[in-house]
Amino acid sequence: MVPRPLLQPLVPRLRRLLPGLAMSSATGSFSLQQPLNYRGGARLQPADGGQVEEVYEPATGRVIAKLLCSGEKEVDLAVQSAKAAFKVWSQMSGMERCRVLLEAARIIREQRDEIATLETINNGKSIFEARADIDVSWQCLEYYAGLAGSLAGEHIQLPGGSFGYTRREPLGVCAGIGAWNYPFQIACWKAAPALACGNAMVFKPSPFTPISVVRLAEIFTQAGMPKGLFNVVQGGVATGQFLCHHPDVAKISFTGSVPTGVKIMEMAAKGIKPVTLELGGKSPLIIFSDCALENAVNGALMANFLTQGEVCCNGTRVFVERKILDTFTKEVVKRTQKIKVGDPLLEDTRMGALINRPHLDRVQNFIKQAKEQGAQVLCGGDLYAPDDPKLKNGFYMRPCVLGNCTDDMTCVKEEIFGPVMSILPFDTEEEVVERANNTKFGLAGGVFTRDIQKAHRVVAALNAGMCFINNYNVSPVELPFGGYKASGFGRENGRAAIEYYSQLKTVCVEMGDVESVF
Ligand SMILES: NC(=O)c1ccc[n+]([C@@H]2O[C@H](COP(=O)([O-])OP(=O)(O)OC[C@H]3O[C@@H](n4cnc5c(N)ncnc54)[C@H](O)[C@@H]3O)[C@@H](O)[C@H]2O)c1
Ligand SMILES: C[N+](C)(C)CCCC=O
Repeated sequence: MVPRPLLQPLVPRLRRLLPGLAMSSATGSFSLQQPLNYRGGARLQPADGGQVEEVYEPATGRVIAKLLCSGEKEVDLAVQSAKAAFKVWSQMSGMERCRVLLEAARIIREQRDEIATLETINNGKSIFEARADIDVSWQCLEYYAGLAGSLAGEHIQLPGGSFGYTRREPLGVCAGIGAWNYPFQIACWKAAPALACGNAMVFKPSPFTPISVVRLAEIFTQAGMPKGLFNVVQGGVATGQFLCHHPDVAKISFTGSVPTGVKIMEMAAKGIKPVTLELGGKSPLIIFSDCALENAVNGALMANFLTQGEVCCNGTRVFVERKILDTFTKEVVKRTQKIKVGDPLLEDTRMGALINRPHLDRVQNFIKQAKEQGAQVLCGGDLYAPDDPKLKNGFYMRPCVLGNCTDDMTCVKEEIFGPVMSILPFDTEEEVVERANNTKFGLAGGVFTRDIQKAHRVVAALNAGMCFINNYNVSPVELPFGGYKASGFGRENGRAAIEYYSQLKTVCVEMGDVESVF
């Protein structure tokens, strides 16, 4: 048994952070009674709604909190609270906003292990990965803090000494709606650029993972943001709809599935609201025979098995040049079988539990269907029961590699959102590019080759928003991230995101007399 040096010392610190939580040890003992709504700078119970959802610890299958869904009144109060704070925040200079964002980043860095522990308990991903997610989160705040002071328009000279200038202005109250796979990170990817630009935000996390984002809200207040600048409403479809339809919401930034993305866009259309849609994917990863094999194998594992495979940009269609198919497949299977599945709070675990029982069943069904359609399970794919009895009701499965796949199989066409890699042989560059693009999605893509010209030629030909050469699923916050086609539009991260959280005002200044045509 691996020791848990970090966990026991964390308990008192978690108690300090979340005074209402009852926590006597780590996995299997966390529970939360505190309110999960955050409005006007404080946790509180929603003013209306009150439908109750159970929140699970995926590692054990235990209920760890009861979620009270926010009704229309609570959503309105959160939006009004954000609107009031917007008046103050939007008038501050970029440098003033920068300092507050930097302070928030500092607090997150200081509390990294505690926040990562909360994320692991509620999401099921390994603590090793959760820490990396929290690092990406504070880096995102630092990055946009750095940009806040330099957000500016242009000066444009016109005839006769007249001129024009542009002002980059905030939009107002932005709604953020998140998925459950990266709860804290998704909230930071939305909040950091939005707040840097001078907006306020009302955020609704997934009802499966409502916990860590409330911690983010508390940190923002502690860092010096005006009370109400970042509010959290909780719930599922109905709460999300109240938020999207609210007339004082100026923009919707959504991360989730394609079907929900369609509904979000319909609601936004009714209010003529701009949207950012970060949706699903079925991305190709192309392995040429001239690759550095060990890197390519590492890349394929990174592309498929982070966060139990519940990653939007995963490269789940692994195209392998036929010449190295056997060698590559053998190595990938060997390495996949070595992935340690189990208690996500243990230091050496690399794959934890899937988000919930219905999702685990859904992934299992994809594997069953793949077998029926002729795919061969080369390893994993079965349910896994860790030895530790407290984990017996957790949502575990072994990571799966499917061979003998063809492009028409469901496992190759649909987003599984679980630890399932499909291997597909190919013969020529032209063929693989065409097959790689033959999908409704366009979130990401990757290529492994030592031929630099080929690498750039292939990524230029891929219809995908985020491409990787000789790596996969790294996420520097400086790089824009987002999809083509059904994977959505708008960008998160990088300078590009500023475009999606601000609007441009043009001012035309006459220095002479008005020459009227009348
Ligand atoms: N592109 C990205 O950056 C990215 C990142 C993470 C996840 N995803 C995608 O998210 C999906 C998995 O997440 P999920 O299961 O939480 O997705 P989902 O679409 O079921 O839910 C996403 C969010 O939308 C809310 N919601 C659901 N119906 C709504 C409605 N009618 N109106 C307003 N809000 C509504 C949910 O409560 C949740 O907060 C996958 O398809 C994955 O690829 C994309
Ligand atoms: C951090 N990753 C691995 C790039 C994932 C981004 C968010 C997608 O689900």
